Amino acid sequence: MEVRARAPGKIILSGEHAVVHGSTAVAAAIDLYTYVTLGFPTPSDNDDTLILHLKDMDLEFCWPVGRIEEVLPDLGSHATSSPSSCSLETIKAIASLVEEQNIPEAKIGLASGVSTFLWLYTSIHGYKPAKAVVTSELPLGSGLGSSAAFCVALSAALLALSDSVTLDFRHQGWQMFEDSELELLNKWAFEGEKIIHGKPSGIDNTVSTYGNMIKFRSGELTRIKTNMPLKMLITNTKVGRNTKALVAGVSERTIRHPKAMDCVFSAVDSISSEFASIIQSPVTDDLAITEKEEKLEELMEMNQGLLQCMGVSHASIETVLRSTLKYKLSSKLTGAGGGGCVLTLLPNLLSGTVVDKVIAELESCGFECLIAGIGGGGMEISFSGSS
Ligand SMILES: Nc1ncnc2c1ncn2[C@@H]1O[C@H](COP(=O)(O)OP(=O)(O)OP(=O)(O)O)[C@@H](O)[C@H]1O
Ligand SMILES: C[C@@](O)(CCO)CC(=O)[O-]
Ligand SMILES: [Mg+2]
Repeated sequence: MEVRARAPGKIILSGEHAVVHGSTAVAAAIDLYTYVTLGFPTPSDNDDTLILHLKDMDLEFCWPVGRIEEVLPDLGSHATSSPSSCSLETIKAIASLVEEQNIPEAKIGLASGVSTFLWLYTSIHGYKPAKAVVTSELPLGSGLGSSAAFCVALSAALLALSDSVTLDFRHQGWQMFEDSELELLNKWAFEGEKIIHGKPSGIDNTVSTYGNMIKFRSGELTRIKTNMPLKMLITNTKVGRNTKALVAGVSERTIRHPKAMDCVFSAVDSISSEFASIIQSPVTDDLAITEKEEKLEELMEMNQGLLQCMGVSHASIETVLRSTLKYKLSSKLTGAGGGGCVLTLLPNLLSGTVVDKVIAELESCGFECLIAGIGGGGMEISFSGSS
């Protein structure tokens, strides 16, 4: 039997980075997914390897399970369903297993994802042979939560083939976990994110697990529902960056200027709370929607200004801001910044011609634009008979 899990990426509408320091943030799932297929070989396959195939990257990694046991003698012998953190010592041992695979230098950023795979797999299934195949519709390292979608889809596939969740194997098509299982999955995914991010707030794995739209503060999620149409243009500047380094940079700035940064985080907290209450409050007509959109645009501009204060904007992001402002449209970076993706609010009554013009201008700068569906479902799995 084989399981396929999919987990969505996300956009952060308000509050990235500040959320790591206890402020409120608002995020929504998008309809772009990471897929993980997992299967165990049958005894007649006589296979004793653990394989990770990153299909889009055309990379396959393979470890004899005996080698994993040799390097990680404790981790897999206590294979468990209760999530715990990966110690520094274990991270180092895993890094040596990853190094043996000689990842090409140009793709070395994948090393943390591969380490996360080895850790999650061995923690949950021990030294059992298996094959995992990963594909993703998300651009990696661009602010759309690829790391979280990877951790969520992977943890889901691992748990689905463990004893800790009860599922209907005969069910055709996608199915969801129960609430307590989602909670367990989210905890594992968070531990995985820690290996990739260093100090994640947990917002990305949480929105990928539960889907829809969430308000998130200090590890607590509130599911929210928008009462107005919300259309965002996503512009990928294609400037590569890494969330771990950007999050660490903000923490260092906070150590240098604690009082000032505290004010910045508290302003972001107010912006996110206001953003959430505007989208949740009922609307009666187009005029009311326009009024709300104007407020949201102002909040996005304020949030972007504060992200600049945190040091996570980038020349490419500023170019997107300037280009969209020419059309009186407001934008902010989304995710960790430093390049990556930018959100632009597309008002309800904005003409298609203007949207086309903005996109053409942004694409002439070498950026990539997309309009993703916002607020869709979270993680789902499906079973198929044989591998
Ligand atoms: N499909 C995947 N396969 C393997 N590794 C992945 C995959 N998706 C993400 N990763 C890992 O996550 C890293 C990117 O994570 P990072 O947090 O820096 O960016 P992001 O999650 O796309 O953006 P943000 O955190 O700002 O939303 C990759 O370099 C890789 O190590
Ligand atoms: C930058 C950050 O706030 C969001 C990344 O999508 C990091 C986090 O919350 O873990
Ligand atoms: Mg990430």
